[in-house]
This record gives sequence, C-alpha cells and structure tokens, in this order.
Amino acid sequence: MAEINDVVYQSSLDINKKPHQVILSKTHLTWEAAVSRTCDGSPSSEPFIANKACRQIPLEELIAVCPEKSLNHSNTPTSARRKLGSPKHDTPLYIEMEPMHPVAFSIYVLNKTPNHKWRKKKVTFFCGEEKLCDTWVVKIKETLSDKRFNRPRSLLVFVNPFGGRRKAPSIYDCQIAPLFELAEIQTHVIKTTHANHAKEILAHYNLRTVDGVVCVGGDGMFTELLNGLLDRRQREAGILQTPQHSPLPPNLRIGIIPAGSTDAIVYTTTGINDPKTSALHIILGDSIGIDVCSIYSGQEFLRYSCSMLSYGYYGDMLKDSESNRWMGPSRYQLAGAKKFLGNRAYEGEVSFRLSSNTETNPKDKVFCVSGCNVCSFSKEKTDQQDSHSTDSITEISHDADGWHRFRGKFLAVASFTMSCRCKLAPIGPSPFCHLGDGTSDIMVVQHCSRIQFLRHLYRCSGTKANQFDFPFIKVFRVKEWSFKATEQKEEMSQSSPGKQNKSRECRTSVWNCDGEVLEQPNLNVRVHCQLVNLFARGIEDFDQERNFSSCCSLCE
Ligand SMILES: CCCCCCCCCCCCC/C=C/[C@@H](O)[C@H](COP(=O)(O)O)NC(C)=O
Ligand SMILES: Nc1ncnc2c1ncn2[C@@H]1O[C@H](COP(=O)(O)OP(=O)(O)O)[C@@H](O)[C@H]1O
Ligand SMILES: [Ca+2]
Repeated sequence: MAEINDVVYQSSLDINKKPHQVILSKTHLTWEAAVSRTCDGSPSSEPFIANKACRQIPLEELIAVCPEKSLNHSNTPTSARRKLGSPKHDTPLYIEMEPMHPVAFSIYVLNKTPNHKWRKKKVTFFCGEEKLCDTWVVKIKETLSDKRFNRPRSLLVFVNPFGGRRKAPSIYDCQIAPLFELAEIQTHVIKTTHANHAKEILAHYNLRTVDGVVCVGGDGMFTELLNGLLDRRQREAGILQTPQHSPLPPNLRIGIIPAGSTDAIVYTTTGINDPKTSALHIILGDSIGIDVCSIYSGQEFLRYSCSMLSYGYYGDMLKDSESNRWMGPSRYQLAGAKKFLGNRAYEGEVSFRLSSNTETNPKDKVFCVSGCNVCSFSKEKTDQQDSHSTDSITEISHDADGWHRFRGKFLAVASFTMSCRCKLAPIGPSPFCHLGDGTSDIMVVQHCSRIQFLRHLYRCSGTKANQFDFPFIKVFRVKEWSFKATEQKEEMSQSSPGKQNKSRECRTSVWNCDGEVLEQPNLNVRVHCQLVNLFARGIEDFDQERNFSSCCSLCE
C-alpha cells in the first residue's frame, strides 16, 4: 500500500470474511487485503495487483457510515426476536432476545453509473468487537463533518404537489427522505398549498437554522426559491432592486430534486433529471455558482431568472399551455405544435452589450463541464464595463456606449443563461452556453417559413449542435440586453372601410421566464456572474466516470 499521509485511524477489519488493513486519513478511506494468498491457501510470493485488492475512496465520495445493528461476525442477519417451537404450532412462539451490539459497520460510497446517474454502494466492515466498531463510526463521522467538505446538516425542503406529473410527494417520501435519513440530515419539509407559498415562507423563515434550501419540483418551483432567497437577501441588506444596483448573493445553497415538467436546470447542472442523483449531490455537499439574470421593465424590478427567457414562439407556447396544466409535461408539445402552425412573427428591437470574454461565443463548440475553465476565469466576475469590438456583425448598429441594436420581425427572441438541457433538447437549445461565465446567449430567429423554423427546432432536439447554422438565426454572447416591442398600431379594416371596422391586432407576445408568463413585452436584463450556488457540480467528463466505475473488484 502506498504511504498514506494524515492518518486519522487504522486497524485490521474483515471485509467479505477476509482480513484487511483499513486506514482512515483526512482525505481517504483505504483498505487492502492484509495477507495475500494463492489459490491453494499458501502465502503468495507475488504482491496483489493494486486494483484487485486495494480500494481507496476519496472522502468527498463517502455518502454515509452506519453501525450494522443486525449483523454478527459471521455475517448472518439476526433478529432481536427469534421464532421458536415446532412448525406445527399455529401460533409461533417468540422469545425476546437481548439487543445485539453492533460489531460491524457499513459505509455507503458513491457509485457513478453511465449517463451521469449516481447511486450508492454499500461495503460492510466486521470489527469483531463493539468498541472498535463504535470508534470507527465516530472517527469517520468526525472526519466527514469537517468544514472543508461543506456538507449540509439541516435542510428546508419544499415539495410542490402540483408540479409535473404530480409525483413530487411520493418521489420525496419514497426515494429522497430515506437517503437524507441515512446521511443524518435534519429536514423541515413543507408541502406547498399554493403558488408563491415557498416564496412567502422564505421571506420570514429563520434561515440561520438551515444549511440549504431544497425544492422538489420543476424549473418554476426552483425559480420561486431563487427569487425568495434573493429578495430576502436584498431586503435585509437594504439593496434596492433597480437596474443601477447589483444584487448580493444569498448565503444558502439551493438544491433541486426534479419532479417538474422540463427540469432543465437540474438536467443542465447534474447531467440528468434523476431524483436520487440530485439527493446525492446535496448530501455530498456539492457546490456550483450559477449566473442569474435580473429582469426589469424600465425601472421596475420584475424577477430573477437563470435558465431560458424567451419571447414569441416559446412565450406564446407557454401562455397557451397554462390552461392545459392537467396534461402534465405533454401540454408543452401540444401548445408547441399549435404555435408552430401559427408561424407568428413579432416586430421589435433587441439591444445588448457583448461579453467581455472575447475568446468565447455561442457557436464555439466548447461545452461547459464540471470545473469549466471558461466559468472559472470569466472576466465578468470582476464586472468589467468594456465590451469588445463587434465589427464582424454587419447588420447591427453600434453605439459609442458599447450597445448594439438589432431591429426586425422575429419568430422568437430567446436568452439562455445556461444551455437548458432537457429531454426534448438533450444538449440544450444553446449547447455551448456556460453555467457561470456571467453571460447569456441571445438567439434571434428572424421571420422565416415554417419549414425553415421546423428545421431549426428539429436540430434543437438532436446532438449535432447545429441549430444556429441558418442565415435567419443570429446569436450573441451578452452580459446585458433589452427588448423593445414595436408600438402597436390600430389598423383600419381595409376590406370594409365604410363600416369603420376597427381591429386592434395584438402585435406583442409574452415572455416565457423559467416557465412563468411575464406580460410586459419591454424588458431590460442584466446577467450577474455566479450569483447563487446550487448543490451540483456541472456535467462531468464522461471518460473520467468510466475510469472510476471499473476501478475495483470489490465494487463489482
Ligand atoms: C421537432 C420538435 C423538436 C422540439 C425541440 C424543441 C426544443 C425545446 C427547447 C426547450 C427549452 C426549455 C428551456 C427550459 C424551460 C423551462 O424553464 C420551462 C419551465 O419548465 P418547468 O415546466 O417548470 O419544468 N419549460 C418550457 C418548456 O418552457
Ligand atoms: N401547491 C401548489 N399549487 C399550485 N401551484 C403551485 C403549488 N406549489 C407551487 N406552485 C407553483 O407551480 C409552478 C410550477 O411548478 P413546477 O414545480 O415548476 O412544475 P412544472 O415543471 O410542471 O411547471 C411554480 O411556479 C410554483 O409557483
Ligand atoms: Ca452563463
């Protein structure tokens, strides 16, 4: 076994009835078969192949440790109540046994499976005596509670019983609560009774008693928590929510257990929409800073958002879908098809300030991954005011103040502050968008034929990342932007002028903001780099995962 630094505790313990030397250090739990033996039982002259008999677990991946109350040394489950007497007895006879003192403990280790799905794996250590077992459990728990692991001990959980397929309560009770219990996380669980219930509670709750806030629901429910925490923080700090002020970050991390319709935020921050995976990210204390947009209508603050904000096609689709909430997630497909057939274009002007990160752009083929360099070294963190030159963008007028303007008739205008992966769009409608670079990707779909728009939508649902490669689509990486709808005009009916048949045609759409309708068409939006932290780590490199899962025979 390689030399291990910072040893906290070590002893010989049995795993699968074989003696092992087990070492707890400040960073790892390591075990190695104590004596290697050949097939005939005699000591081997060859050392064990490292990955067959030695296992090293980084403590960041240790989910929990528990004494095994029902195991004795010979690995036979026993019971405190034992059945006696002959099988002929109608009523079995029981005698009370002394409760068993645990002589074994189990650890639950993170098991990364393909497609970013996480599960737990159990390894049991037999100690032979109660005292040694107690010492091991205490030592491991003490080490894991070190601040550097940043694990939550107490959580406030909101369950939205009306989100998605209405399964949030059963998902929480059956899949998530047992995991939190295993990890000894205290929870205060609140089942919401109405929209904005969670936000109301967050306005007054004693947040010092918890280490994080969790929602069991969709993107809309997450956005409620995001707004609740940010509003509270600004109010307490006396920060005005105006376009001239920068919001302060909340002190708590947010966790999302997916139980909504789209679940784009969870998908984009963990790589999958799987409730147990999300719970494990929370238990292990993962943390990632994500960008948040503040949205205003003139000077009036409207709300915060961190995924998709879109006008025209996706706005109309959302508004239409609201009356069909009973359909669950498929309401979006029906409304999407209807609005596609309408092929409605809206006139307006998009203006924006480009990102200071000149080396990146929405088509640069650089995915945001866990530990992403673009996010880590983003210049937007320092809130730089200078935008780089945009000489290559010819159709756009630029002002001396760094603002660029783009006027036209649009089928859709959308800003993506993260790639917004979801089942419908597996690498996201803006695949190279970053979680924490301080920018949003603005997409403008100019008026085009249905077949052209369908080709764009179809490409969004694929994995080639070529949905922007059309002449009628423009994309920009920006740190601030605004939209102004062209003024409505009252139109006199040309067909029957004598009847004075005035018709006011609705020429504006609505905004789809994380699945909520914003009725004000004219918005100004600023991106705040990594303003909130989530219990997640971004999408991990897949090769790394494959290497991990084949590391050890004990794991198989
Ligand atoms: C040929 C048809 C192909 C269709 C591909 C369409 C691409 C879809 C891109 C969807 C982007 C979703 C971004 C996330 C939005 C959510 O915040 C929002 C609300 O999510 P929630 O219902 O709260 O989970 N959902 C929707 C559909 O607007
Ligand atoms: N008990 C409730 N009844 C009705 N609406 C609720 C309730 N709790 C939360 N909401 C609202 O439901 C909206 C959608 O919830 P969400 O969990 O995102 O589901 P979905 O993904 O299906 O839209 C949220 O914006 C939230 O404000
Ligand atoms: Ca971003």
